[in-house]
Amino acid sequence: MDASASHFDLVVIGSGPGGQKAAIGAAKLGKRVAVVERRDMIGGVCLNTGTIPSKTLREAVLYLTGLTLRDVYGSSYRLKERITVQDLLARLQHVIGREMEVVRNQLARNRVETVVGSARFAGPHEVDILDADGDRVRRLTAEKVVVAVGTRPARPVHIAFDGDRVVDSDGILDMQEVPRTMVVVGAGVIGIEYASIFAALGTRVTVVEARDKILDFCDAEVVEALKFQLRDLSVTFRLGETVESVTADATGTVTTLASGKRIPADTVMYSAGRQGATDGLGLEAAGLAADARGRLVVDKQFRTGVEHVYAVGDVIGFPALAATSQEQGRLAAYHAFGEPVSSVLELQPIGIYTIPEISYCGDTEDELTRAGVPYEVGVARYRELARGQIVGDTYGMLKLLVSTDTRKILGVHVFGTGATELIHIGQAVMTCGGTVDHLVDTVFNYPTLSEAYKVAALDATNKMRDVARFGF
Ligand SMILES: Cc1cc2nc3c(=O)[nH]c(=O)nc-3n(C[C@H](O)[C@H](O)[C@H](O)COP(=O)(O)OP(=O)(O)OC[C@H]3O[C@@H](n4cnc5c(N)ncnc54)[C@H](O)[C@@H]3O)c2cc1C
Ligand SMILES: NC(=O)c1ccc[n+]([C@@H]2O[C@H](COP(=O)([O-])OP(=O)(O)OC[C@H]3O[C@@H](n4cnc5c(N)ncnc54)[C@H](O)[C@@H]3O)[C@@H](O)[C@H]2O)c1
Repeated sequence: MDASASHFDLVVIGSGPGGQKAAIGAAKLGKRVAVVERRDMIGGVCLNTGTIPSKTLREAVLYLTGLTLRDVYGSSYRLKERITVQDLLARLQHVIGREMEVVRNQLARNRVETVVGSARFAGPHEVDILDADGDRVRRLTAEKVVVAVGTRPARPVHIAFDGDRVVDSDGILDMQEVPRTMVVVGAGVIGIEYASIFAALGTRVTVVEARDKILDFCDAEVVEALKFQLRDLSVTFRLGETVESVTADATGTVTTLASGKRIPADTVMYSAGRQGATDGLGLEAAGLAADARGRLVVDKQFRTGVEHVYAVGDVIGFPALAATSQEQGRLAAYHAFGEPVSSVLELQPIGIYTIPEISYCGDTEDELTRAGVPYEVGVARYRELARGQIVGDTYGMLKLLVSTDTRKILGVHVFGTGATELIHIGQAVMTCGGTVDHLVDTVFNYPTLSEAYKVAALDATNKMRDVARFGF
């Protein structure tokens, strides 16, 4: 092959959200770009085993179980009596297939070359492409490189994963039938989202978590409300507990905890953290090294210790979200090719697709209290909104945290239907430095859930007025 055909301005390793946006960002600047990805993994972890499958599964479960409409039609309401794995997977395959086409098409129409294989550094500017047997099939050279290789589930060595009864969050997507009982080990976002999905399906779920709290970065009141809802769906929480061993045979599993408790279940799913996918990447050939969790350290411009090599997405750690990975990819590409950038990455929303869902932006009450920042709380309950009654969501709520000094919005926390969409209103107001008065004075469509912003803003300002009466 002509050597110039394999020379690129930018080589991106990995086609997840970070890699895609880095590649397209550079292509829009007129650069010659290649994305290296393994066969059948176009779209990354995000599309194949992570965000998209889990969110599609959630949607399929909500639809087929009719769970969210039981407040309206009664507790026995179901769209389908016996939900099979095939019912669920059909929707998954449909969405993944369509999305994969979108990704392929976007890359192709921006003239980004998709190179199939595994990438391995052969030097700071050289990247070898290996086939499935590990044989080198091509060498690419590049002015700049973006590493967007993501992560894979961490697997404790003392647990025998069998891909059937003892699985991680990749393996759960290959389930043969809906388990009647399930142990979820690790109550991070992945664990709690899957616990919700299976609990909604009618699986009796036990969550085992080493820490005393779940989702401790979220608003404590919201987490309490979530736990209440999950317990209502028969979820048992074993917090402050660790797994000693898992025994499995053809009929089921028994999980033994360090405390001596034994939990029988059809399936055990591990979601106890993830590991950067940097082994096998030949980092040393580029002059790079990963930390113990396989992650790379970058500066504010997403540059690694080697100036022309950038890293974005989950491989650089927190916050490890699809949206932030995309933005990091775009920013890295712009920086690499001298395009001016400005971004508001500091104020990113967090969306957790539990059932019900959670979303927030800005500070929590605990953070503000620890920092000694005075604030007032304004709350709107969905059951007080006409739209809340119409959609049958009587537990949802929106909470505003308002600075009593500046009247600016310091945090927004939403729990319930549409939380991950609603949050963007608060995020936009916060990004523009808006005050609670802006929300009080805004007219919202009626009947909507967005109206919760006005109700919560009025609640906060009423309380603030009560204090102001005393001359404070
Ligand atoms: C179960 C689950 C649910 C999630 N839900 C959400 C959610 O609801 N919202 C959200 O924002 N985030 C969610 N995430 C996180 C989100 O998926 C990640 O933040 C996002 O995928 C990270 O993107 P990335 O660019 O780092 O690449 P990834 O999507 O991690 O993809 C990396 C790609 O690099 C490829 N690769 C690795 N090594 C090589 C190599 N040597 N050569 C070639 N290619 C290579 C891999 O094959 C892979 O396709 C979830 C994750 C999981 C696991
Ligand atoms: N909606 C979303 O935005 C979303 C959804 C899913 C995943 N993600 C991202 O994926 C990343 C990975 O999520 P995760 O949930 O796998 O990891 P995590 O590291 O957040 O959570 C792992 C949890 O497992 C616990 N744990 C570890 N070992 C244990 C053991 N032996 N016994 C009991 N508990 C144990 C840990 O204390 C921790 O709480 C997160 O950073 C998250 O940002 C995001």
